[in-house]
This record gives sequence, structure tokens and C-alpha cells, in this order.
Amino acid sequence: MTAVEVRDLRVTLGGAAVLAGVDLTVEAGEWVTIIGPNGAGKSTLLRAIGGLVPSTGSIALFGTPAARLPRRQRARTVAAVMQSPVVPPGMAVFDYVLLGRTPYVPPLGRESSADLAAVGEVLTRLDLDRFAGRLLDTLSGGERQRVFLARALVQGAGLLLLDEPGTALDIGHQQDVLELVDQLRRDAGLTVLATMHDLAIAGEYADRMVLLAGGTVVASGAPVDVLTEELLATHYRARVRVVHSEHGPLVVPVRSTRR
Ligand SMILES: Nc1ncnc2c1ncn2[C@@H]1O[C@H](COP(=O)(O)OP(=O)(O)OP(=O)(O)O)[C@@H](O)[C@H]1O
Repeated sequence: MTAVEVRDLRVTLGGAAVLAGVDLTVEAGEWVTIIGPNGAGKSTLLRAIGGLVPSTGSIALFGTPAARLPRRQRARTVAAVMQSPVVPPGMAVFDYVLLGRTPYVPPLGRESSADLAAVGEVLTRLDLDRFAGRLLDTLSGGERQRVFLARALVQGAGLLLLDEPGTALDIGHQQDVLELVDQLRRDAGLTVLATMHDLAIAGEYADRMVLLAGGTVVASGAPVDVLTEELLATHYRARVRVVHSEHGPLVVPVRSTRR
């Protein structure tokens, strides 16, 4: 089954074409990572798929046109961790993560014991138990990033949109979080569509990659076909070496010999 089918997607912001006709297909259970230089339109693409920014063209989620999904059903279908979410002041971590269960709470009803148990389980999986009672705005940036992911995971959606999931995480937590997401993908059939800047690690997690530049797709395919020295030189103006691990290509920046 196809989880995401995007055709001729266009987004205009502030009078400028930010996405200029993007086609993208993500199969259910796949992990696709969007890369591209600053301002390429990566976050906007995720935001459009998540219904957070108006667009033209078509977006279908698991076979249903996204525009036809009622709000609650859309929230059960797609969960997102975007950059810098607004943090409600004075809210404890447990209560914040519980907000992810909102699409399951009946109107005017209360969260069920299953909702509370789901939150407890996700907090444990993300090693956040000890923060459950802490106010969100007292956490470090990396701790907070894991809480944002917890809130998205507890939503139980089949499609997870991750905008720079490694931001603010140290290298160990970055690996932990990506491994956890990958495990959920394998165990629970989650589909992952992510953006990532860290090309040292991105190629090890994606089944496929899409290189976006200037609001259009300029390359897509297996990580080895997208993370090439030539493409990264052309679109990032970067000098890199690509080395290969058993899990995929790793991009290492190298300094120019010219001074
Ligand atoms: N509300 C807005 N009004 C005008 N321009 C906008 C608006 N939001 C985004 N843009 C522009 O759209 C372009 C794409 O932004 P977007 O955040 O999608 O890029 P990105 O690829 O995620 O970049 P980065 O790697 O820097 O996070 C940028 O040039 C940005 O300045």
C-alpha cells in the first residue's frame, strides 16, 4: 500500500513559490528521508503533507485524499514532530505527551486508562520516565526534543513526519532515537518521512532519499545514489567524501586543500 502520494505539490509563501511542483511517493513501512540545502523547501513539504500549510496539487494518505480526512481521523493517520513546537507554559511532561491521545478522547470525555497506559509506555521507551512530572520548560533542548517525539508516537498514527529529529540531540541520543523509530517501523509497520541535515548519519536509516533544491526534486533513489560527492557538490556546494558502512553511505566533510 502507498502511504503518501504527492502529485504536483505547490506552495506559495509570501508571494514566492516555495514548492514548485513536487511529486513524492512513500510506500507503507518505508523510511524516506528528504535532504537539501537550507531553504530548499524540506520543512514546507512536511508541513504541507501534515496539513499545516495550504498547498495545491494532490496529497493522498493511505489511499485517501488528505483534504477529505476529518481532523480527528487525520490526526490518527499522521503524526508530526516539527521544528520548534510551541510549548504550553507550566505544563508537565506527562500531560503534554497525553495531548497526543486527543484524537481518541470522545468530545467532552476524559482520557481512558488505555490512553494513560500508552503515555507511560512511550515515556519508558524514550527513557523519559524520570521527567514525567517535570515542567516541559525546565527540560534541556535534547530532553524536550524526545518529549516532542513521545507526543507524536503516542498518537498511534501510521505515518510519522519528522522534521530534523536529531536537532539538539547528542550523538548517542540521536542514534537511540533513530534506532527506536526504525524499530517501531519494523515492529509496528510505521511509515517514516523525515528531513535530515546530518548527512553523516542520514544514509544509514533511509530506504530511499529525496534531494530537494529550490522547491523541486533534483534527485531521488537509494541513499548510495543520492549521497554522491557530485550531487552534494552541485546542490550544497559542499566538499565531501562518501564512505560506506554496512548500513549505508556516510558523508564526511573535508576541507579544501586550497587556503
Ligand atoms: N511564511 C513564509 N513567508 C515567506 N517565505 C517563507 C515562509 N516560510 C518559509 N519561507 C521560505 O520558504 C523557503 C523554504 O523554507 P523551508 O523552511 O521549507 O526550507 P528548509 O529546506 O526546511 O530549510 P532549512 O534547511 O533551512 O530548515 C525558504 O526560503 C523560506 O525563507
